Amino acid sequence: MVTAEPDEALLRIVDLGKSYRSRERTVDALAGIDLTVRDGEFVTVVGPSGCGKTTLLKIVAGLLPASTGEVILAGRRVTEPPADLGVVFQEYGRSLFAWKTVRQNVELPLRHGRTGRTERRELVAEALDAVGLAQAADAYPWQLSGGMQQRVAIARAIAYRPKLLLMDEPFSAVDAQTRGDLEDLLATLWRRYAMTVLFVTHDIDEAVYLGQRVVVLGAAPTGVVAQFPIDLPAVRDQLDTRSSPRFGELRAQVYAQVRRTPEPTAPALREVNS
Ligand SMILES: Nc1ncnc2c1ncn2[C@@H]1O[C@H](COP(=O)(O)OP(=O)(O)OP(=O)(O)O)[C@@H](O)[C@H]1O
Repeated sequence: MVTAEPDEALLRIVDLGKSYRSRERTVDALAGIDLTVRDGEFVTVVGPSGCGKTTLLKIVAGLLPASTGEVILAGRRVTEPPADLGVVFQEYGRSLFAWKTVRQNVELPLRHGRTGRTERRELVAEALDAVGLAQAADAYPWQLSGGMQQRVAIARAIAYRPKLLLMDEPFSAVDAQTRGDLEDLLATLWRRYAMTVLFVTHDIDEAVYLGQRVVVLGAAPTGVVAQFPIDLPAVRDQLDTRSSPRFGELRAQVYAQVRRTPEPTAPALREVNS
């Protein structure tokens, strides 16, 4: 079971670097990333396309080895996918099994653990209920809308009751209305389950709306170039929060910082032997 360190830093990313090496070339994706996330914190990460956001999450999830530096989760170095970690990626269509029902999809990760059958059923039912899909438990993913499929993916990730939830642009493929609903659902689940969330997005408004802190990454090879504490009310509302003057100010500050950050260009690529 994951528990936080005494200093309440659940996640520590220390001087993290990643280079993808092939015979022809080396791509430097991350360099010198330092980031600490407190237990229970909701941190959003923005940065230009191709700056290494997905790479960062994959390393934190233990799916990809770092080239340099380390990731410490609850005091333990991450070298493989840790227990008690939930992950939701953008491509929900690909992350769900078409031939399994919604209930079976949500149950799948639990089957690999030591959870007994009755407890598994309860956790699955509660997770589906939490995302408003109790009625769809026996449907197949292809019978559901994109937004509902993404709610299945969220249910699967939270059924574990993970201490840390990693999300990689999870709402970028759904329409604006559904996106707003999913953002609010996530905020509610975060509070209810006291999770820690690390949420990557292209969307500055979404980062400010959801985050307690917005982290801005630079061009590849990426480091953290700025961090913005978000002092909006704890419980937010799509209409009131987004139309508040403070939201506008914070959004403008983050936007200005991202604009100052150049798009990733050739220096991240190195020809081998050059
Ligand atoms: N398997 C791989 N092999 C080689 N290079 C890779 C690999 N995966 C990613 N890269 C490169 O690493 C850099 C960072 O990619 P990554 O997908 O992490 O960025 P990103 O910020 O998530 O991008 P986007 O915002 O467009 O999704 C890019 O230059 C990308 O081309």
